[in-house]
Amino acid sequence: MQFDVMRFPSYAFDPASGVATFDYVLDGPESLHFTETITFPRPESEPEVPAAFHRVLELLHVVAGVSYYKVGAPPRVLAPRPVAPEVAAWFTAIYTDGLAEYAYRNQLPHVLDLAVETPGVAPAAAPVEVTGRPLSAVGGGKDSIVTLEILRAAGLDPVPFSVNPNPVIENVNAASGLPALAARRRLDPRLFELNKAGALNGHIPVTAINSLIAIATAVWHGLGPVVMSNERSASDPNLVWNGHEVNHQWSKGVLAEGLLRAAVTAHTGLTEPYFSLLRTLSELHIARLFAGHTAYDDVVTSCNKAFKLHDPTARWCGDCPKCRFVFLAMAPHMPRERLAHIFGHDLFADEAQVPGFLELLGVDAHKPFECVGEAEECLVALSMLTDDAPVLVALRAAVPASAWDTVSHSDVFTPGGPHHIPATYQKLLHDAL
Ligand SMILES: CC(=O)N[C@H]1[C@@H](OP(=O)(O)OP(=O)(O)OC[C@H]2O[C@@H](n3ccc(=O)[nH]c3=O)[C@H](O)[C@@H]2O)O[C@H](CO)[C@@H](O)[C@@H]1O[C@H](C)C(=O)N[C@@H](C)C(=O)N[C@@H](CCC(=O)O)C(=O)O
Ligand SMILES: Nc1ncnc2c1ncn2[C@@H]1O[C@H](COP(=O)(O)OP(=O)(O)OP(=O)(O)O)[C@@H](O)[C@H]1O
Repeated sequence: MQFDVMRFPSYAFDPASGVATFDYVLDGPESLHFTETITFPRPESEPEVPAAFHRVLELLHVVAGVSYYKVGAPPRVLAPRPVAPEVAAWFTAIYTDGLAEYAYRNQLPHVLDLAVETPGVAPAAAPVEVTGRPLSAVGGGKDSIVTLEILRAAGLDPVPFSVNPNPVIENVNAASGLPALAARRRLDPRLFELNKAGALNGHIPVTAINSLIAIATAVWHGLGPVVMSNERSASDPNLVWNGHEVNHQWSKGVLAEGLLRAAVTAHTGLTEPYFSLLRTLSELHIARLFAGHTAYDDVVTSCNKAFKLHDPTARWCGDCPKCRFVFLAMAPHMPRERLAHIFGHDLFADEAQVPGFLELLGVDAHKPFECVGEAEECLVALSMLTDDAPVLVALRAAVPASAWDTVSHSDVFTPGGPHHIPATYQKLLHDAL
């Protein structure tokens, strides 16, 4: 299928039902129309819909378009309305850096050189102060649990929030005992038909979409800021291709966070609407903090396979990069029996896991296209484990002597690096460490 351009004809919102619809067209010799539907939770008191809510939907309209853009990868994307320069720059980053893994896997270098076009420049919006209880995005894994518990311990009464919560997320929310909000997102079913028929497909920057849905929900409910749980290593690329960094987790990275914040503030006026509380921490550090909360052991799940199966009992598959990484990251901070209970398997007892662990340790190939931490974190975790489980023995033998040098200079337990955490929240984080 060949397309010249992507357009964004219209969007609509019905406050009575909370339903927003977003229309997309891929145009050229052929033409395809799509509609995405997002249902927002309605506030009990039914206040008037704030102007900033509509402004967030205007941003969401363009950003959620990546799911449909990837069907044809046209050379032009025409955004629907004039926007401030910060917004235009962010749209371009979403369609290029956010789709870099898709471009690399499908060998579409032109995607990385795209510039989203806008029909003019708009002035920045007047400031709107963000006050209220934090809305804390929950993905069912260890990271968002750590954030929720830091906010709760500080007496901020956080509101858990998820997009399309599956049984894992619902069980984590139940374990927290906090009443949660949820939004529903429905991709156009036509997309799946096209995928079955062999259309171009690939990874999209899903965190940017979930983040905007969270910000819109917070605005409508008089809540805010939106607090994410994206860690330091999310900013590291998997590889460099044609001079461009390819990062599976791009929209979780600190650069993407800064671009999103600048765009949202310019377009809506919302000040400090969004940040990641865990940005300065390594995954290994977050795993140590998680170990202090046993109430989630029967529900916490970071394995992405559990998010595909729609099976309420699905948790850790026990055989993917994410399972291996989280197992290794948690291992130094808790007894092996507790770890095996959380995962339902002892991965260190199964020698078939050795090649997968070596990949994580940077001994083989590039970082997997998955949400996993740095090779250095894995080496530090391995150096902290002293027992003779079969996998650990094999890994120690395979890691080159030079790699241990990295461990001795490692700062994985020292918070650091760029972040956007407001001063009041920095203090909470500091107190929690
Ligand atoms: C659960 C998962 O890992 N999904 C990835 C997988 O898709 P799959 O076909 O196995 O299952 P579904 O997620 O149900 O998707 C069905 C189709 O729909 C398309 N699609 C999905 C969501 C969306 O917003 N737009 C879409 O067009 C999708 O392409 C499928 O055809 O493989 C896909 C292709 O590589 C991935 O794109 C799917 O990833 C999901 C979007 C997803 O939610 N993944 C997160 C677990 C994830 O990878 N998170 C990253 C953050 C990445 C970021 O920059 O935000 C992380 O936590 O590091
Ligand atoms: N369905 C969702 N709805 C809303 N926010 C989500 C959803 N899934 C993930 N997130 C948020 O997106 C960010 C990245 O998700 P990620 O899966 O890395 O985190 P996690 O589930 O908390 O931890 P882990 O890394 O252990 O899986 C986190 O801030 C998480 O809270």
